[in-house]
Amino acid sequence: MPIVLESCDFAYKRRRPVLKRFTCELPPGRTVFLGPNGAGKSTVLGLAASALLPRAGAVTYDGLRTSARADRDGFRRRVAWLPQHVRPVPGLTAREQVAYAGWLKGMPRPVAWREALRALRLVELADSAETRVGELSGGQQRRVGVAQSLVHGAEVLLLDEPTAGMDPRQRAVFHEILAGLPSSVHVVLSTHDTADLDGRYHHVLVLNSGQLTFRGTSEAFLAHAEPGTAPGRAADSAYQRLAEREGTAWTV
Ligand SMILES: Nc1ncnc2c1ncn2[C@@H]1O[C@H](COP(=O)(O)OP(=O)(O)OP(=O)(O)O)[C@@H](O)[C@H]1O
Repeated sequence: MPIVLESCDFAYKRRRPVLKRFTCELPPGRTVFLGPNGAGKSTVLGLAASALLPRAGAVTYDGLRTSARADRDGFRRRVAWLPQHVRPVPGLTAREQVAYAGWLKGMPRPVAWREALRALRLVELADSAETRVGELSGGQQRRVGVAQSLVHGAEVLLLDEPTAGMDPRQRAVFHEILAGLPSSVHVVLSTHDTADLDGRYHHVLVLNSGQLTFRGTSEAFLAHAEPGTAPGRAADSAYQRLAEREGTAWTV
């Protein structure tokens, strides 16, 4: 089931609005959320994660509404968010940091401790469970962040530019790990790099200046490439054309 943002208005403090009457579904399955710097991807994911609240409109998941205080804990247990920067908790090992995240979500300590190791196995970091997070590489720290999101059994993972700064090999490893997650875990991954788009992602959303300019399957996305573009360049070409397109006022 999708996370639905319906007619959302959002602005940071007294700044001009980033989103105006923004409507969008984050579909189940695996989704790449593309958009240039400043397009509003982090803002949309923050709203979808209940980390930000809309000034008007609603964000819902399975009947839970982020603006309803009573719904918020339940929402956050089911929808996990990996912000752009994963902060190592000083002195904590990977297992301790992941267990701590589980405990904060209400898991009893022994359960969080056990589930932390399971989550670290899922992201192929069990061997580094006893290493301090601050001593891990940037890519490994992001995997700790994914484990934190997975520890309490979330259904949806919202990953904000998790591959930023990764070299192609690290990026490939990261995508392999996501591909290996149970299919019951839905993933939305934001990026401004089409290198993140491969056959494992079912859906593509493109955002530009706070407006969705495309929403559809990966095949439909690639069909927007300039005719005659070499297959290896098709995603870039489609993205360039779609990112420049005027936003739509779709209601989805
Ligand atoms: N905390 C903040 N305070 C004020 N303005 C902000 C804040 N965060 C983002 N913005 C502004 O909101 C707009 C959308 O930013 P957002 O971070 O959502 O875009 P993005 O697509 O995620 O960009 P990037 O790819 O660079 O992370 C930008 O104009 C940005 O300057």
